[in-house]
Amino acid sequence: MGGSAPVKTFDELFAELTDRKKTRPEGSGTVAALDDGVHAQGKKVLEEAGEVWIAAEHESDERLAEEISQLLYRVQVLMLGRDLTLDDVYRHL
Ligand SMILES: N=c1c2ncn([C@@H]3O[C@H](COP(=O)(O)OP(=O)(O)OP(=O)(O)O)[C@@H](O)[C@H]3O)c2ncn1[C@@H]1O[C@H](COP(=O)(O)O)[C@@H](O)[C@H]1O
Repeated sequence: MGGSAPVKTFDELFAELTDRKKTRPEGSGTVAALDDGVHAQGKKVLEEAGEVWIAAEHESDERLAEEISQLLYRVQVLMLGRDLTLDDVYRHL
């Protein structure tokens, strides 16, 4: 997470991961995570959620923000694993 790196939003990341799923570029960790299936994707969500909890109690704001970004990524992978769209989720907000 560089301070001057361009900011990516939740929706932009989801569009990027959707494209990875469609085009399946070689070397993509997302493609590998999608191929691992929903059980593994769910475990990653739980693992990252735990790391967010620990960071919130014991680590810096920067580390917490990083863990939260990884949780958001893992949630998006799970959404794609189950073919959910952003609208499927947003309609419940
Ligand atoms: N935002 C993320 C992102 N956040 C977390 N991760 C993955 O999740 C890992 C960290 O979570 P873990 O704690 O599970 O890591 P780990 O167990 O040490 O590593 P793994 O064995 O799971 O890789 C990172 O090493 C990445 O592999 C991400 N992987 C990709 N992205 C973004 O997704 C987009 C597509 O990426 P690719 O599919 O790799 O092209 C790009 O914009 C990336 O920046």
